[in-house]
Amino acid sequence: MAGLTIERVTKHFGDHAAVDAMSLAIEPGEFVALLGPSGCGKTTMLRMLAGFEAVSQGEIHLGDTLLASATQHTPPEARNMAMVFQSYALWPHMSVADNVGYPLKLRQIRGADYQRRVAQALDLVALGPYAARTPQDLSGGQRQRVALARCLVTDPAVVLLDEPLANLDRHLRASMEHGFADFHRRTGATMVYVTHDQHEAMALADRIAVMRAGRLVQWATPETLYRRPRTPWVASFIGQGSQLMLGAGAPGQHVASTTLMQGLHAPEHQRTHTVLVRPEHVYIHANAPTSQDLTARVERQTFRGERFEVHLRLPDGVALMAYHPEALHEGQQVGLTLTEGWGLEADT
Ligand SMILES: Nc1ncnc2c1ncn2[C@@H]1O[C@H](COP(=O)(O)OP(=O)(O)OP(=O)(O)O)[C@@H](O)[C@H]1O
Repeated sequence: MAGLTIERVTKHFGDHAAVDAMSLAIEPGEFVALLGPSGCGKTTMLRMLAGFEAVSQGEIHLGDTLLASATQHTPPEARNMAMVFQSYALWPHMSVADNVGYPLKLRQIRGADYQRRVAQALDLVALGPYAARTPQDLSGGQRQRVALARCLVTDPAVVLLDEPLANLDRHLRASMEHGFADFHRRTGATMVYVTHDQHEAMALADRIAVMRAGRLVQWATPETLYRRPRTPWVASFIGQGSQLMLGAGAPGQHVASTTLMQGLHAPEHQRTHTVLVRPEHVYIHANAPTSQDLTARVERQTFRGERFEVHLRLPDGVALMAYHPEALHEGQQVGLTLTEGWGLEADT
């Protein structure tokens, strides 16, 4: 196993920097997601790791080995990495076993060693009984597992995955998420996973690199991104919540309930601090609203099974989102307690 180091990597297409001075130190065996909206440079970064794109500036190392710099480019086949694509890229007329074994044939591995490694890779994705079928006779999820087995068979140090679940329906995506987590546990490979789906990234990754317009905006565990997002943009990209302008709250610090409540009542010109309040930190007093310092009107609510998602409006017009176990009435006045907040720094 080896870690990957990305040092101030930039990729220009003409005048446009698709990736701009990106740095990440990925630990050996870590499962990392590159997350961001369409066009933020995730795929370009992954393709530079794979060696399909040259870097314009910066360096990429695998362990102690320099793979890429402005003056050096190790070709993809010499990087000991494997890539899984959204489109699976399987050979339609070859059997599942032949698809999986193809990279071994390219490396002149034959005979008993070949058979053993194909069988092991198929077992790892629970497709042993499907070895003789062709990909056409498999479901989308099974095809993606064949693609995984094929990338494993060569024992790569790093597995790169480019939106591998994008073509699957929601139900299958959830079960494949378990499949990927299991696959990662069993192989211990370093994995870099590109997605624009925050739920997928949060469910799978040890750490997430959040990208925007070619730049890294935050590099942290899923829990840290949710609880301690750096900027308003990250806070709105990850999870739900409301961003309030308050007369209190320092960037990068928790804001206690009393400070929050006082900060909300500060004169408008003093309300210069952006504070994130997640819905689970908004407590609704449905029965005695007038005894509360803070009141709001219920604008609408959505039933989510285990709870209602409630959209509220404060007297000064600010929107706030909360969860509540029971149905409320639209237009109803409720009292609120904000139990905690998180101070954000300005977007860069
Ligand atoms: N070969 C290329 N030539 C010119 N511009 C490119 C090329 N590849 C990507 N780009 C541009 O670089 C930027 C980043 O593209 P990239 O595909 O890396 O984004 P992404 O975050 O993976 O997006 P998506 O989620 O839509 O795949 C985009 O503006 C894109 O148009």
